[in-house]
Amino acid sequence: MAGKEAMIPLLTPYEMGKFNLSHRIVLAPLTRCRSYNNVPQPHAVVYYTQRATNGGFLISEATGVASTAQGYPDIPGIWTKEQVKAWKPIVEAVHEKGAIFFCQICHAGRASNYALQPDGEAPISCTDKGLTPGLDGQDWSPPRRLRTNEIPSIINDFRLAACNAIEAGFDGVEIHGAYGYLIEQFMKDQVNDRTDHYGGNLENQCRFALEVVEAVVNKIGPGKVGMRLSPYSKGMEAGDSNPEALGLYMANALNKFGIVYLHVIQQRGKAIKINDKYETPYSLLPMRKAFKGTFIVAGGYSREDGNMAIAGNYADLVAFGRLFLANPDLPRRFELNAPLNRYDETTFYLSDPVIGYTDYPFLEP
Ligand SMILES: Cc1cc2nc3c(=O)[nH]c(=O)nc-3n(C[C@H](O)[C@H](O)[C@H](O)COP(=O)(O)O)c2cc1C
Repeated sequence: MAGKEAMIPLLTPYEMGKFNLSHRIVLAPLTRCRSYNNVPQPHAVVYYTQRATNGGFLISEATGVASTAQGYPDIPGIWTKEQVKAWKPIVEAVHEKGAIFFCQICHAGRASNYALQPDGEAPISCTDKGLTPGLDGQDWSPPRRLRTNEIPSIINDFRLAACNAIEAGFDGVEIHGAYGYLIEQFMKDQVNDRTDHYGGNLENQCRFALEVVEAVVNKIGPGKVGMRLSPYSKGMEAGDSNPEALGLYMANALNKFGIVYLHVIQQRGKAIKINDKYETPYSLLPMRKAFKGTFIVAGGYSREDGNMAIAGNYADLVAFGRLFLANPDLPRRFELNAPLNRYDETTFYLSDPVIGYTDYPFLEP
């Protein structure tokens, strides 16, 4: 990395809990749909080690916590021994390069269909309202509303998945509470229509998310747990009438568990510096100020606004999705201010083991 005087803010070191990071450029979780039959494949070693740097922080693609968790085909899982065994060499290879690796644990909830569910059953959710058929070009099936007494077993799925992730060698887990998947289905009032103590008001809507966090923290310890949220996202028909209040409530509530980081998706555009202040139509500043641990932002960031976010203390770390996907050597390119490969959306989520994720060129040495 560059000498101190030339160091851009994104390339400065940072201590995230007990992890010494050498820079602030995080690999965002990126689904690849190439873990056939939900088992991580050896070619994942190539993808993750391409993006691993000494002291860098990587978050895995969304990984299913149970056989009911899949929303896309060939998403990796972490609920069977076979999956844990398959993850081990991938995690080991990332560690050999000196990077820190968290597993993003996920349940898709209603963002699924019969074909992806065990025995072709209905996907589960907080509601029985389905996604609009054909939304995002997918074939969604109407969900089945979880009974109150079934909820502890889903929380247990997250707990076991976290335990398995640690057994596979991951440094921690990121609980996926974003983008309209199960946890967010509970949190958002556009989706949650429950009348038990998991719905009806903000506190009740956030109960499931916080019970998952509590269960995972109790199992593997707060220093190994992060959470991803997207209060402003309206994707998967999961909007909320008061995202500011939701985000702030969660940031404050998460402090009670002492989790190591909160990772929040910036909706539509990034923080822009105006008169020495960071402003955005959907500012994350109140959440950033409320949360006591490491704060990660993501969503549309470039080198320039990532640097501004760090320099202005808007965030501690910045996660890059599409840019890191298309530029396996993103930290080096940022260091040199080198041109970037353009990502090719037509190759996202393809089942091929190589095309679209591990075939982007590196800079010449
Ligand atoms: C191909 C692709 C797959 C994604 N998969 C996931 C995922 O598994 N989990 C998740 O939380 N977000 C996922 N995202 C969202 C990214 O992590 C990120 O938040 C989003 O792309 C915005 O950041 P960017 O502008 O830097 O790409 C995905 C995005 C893309 C483009």
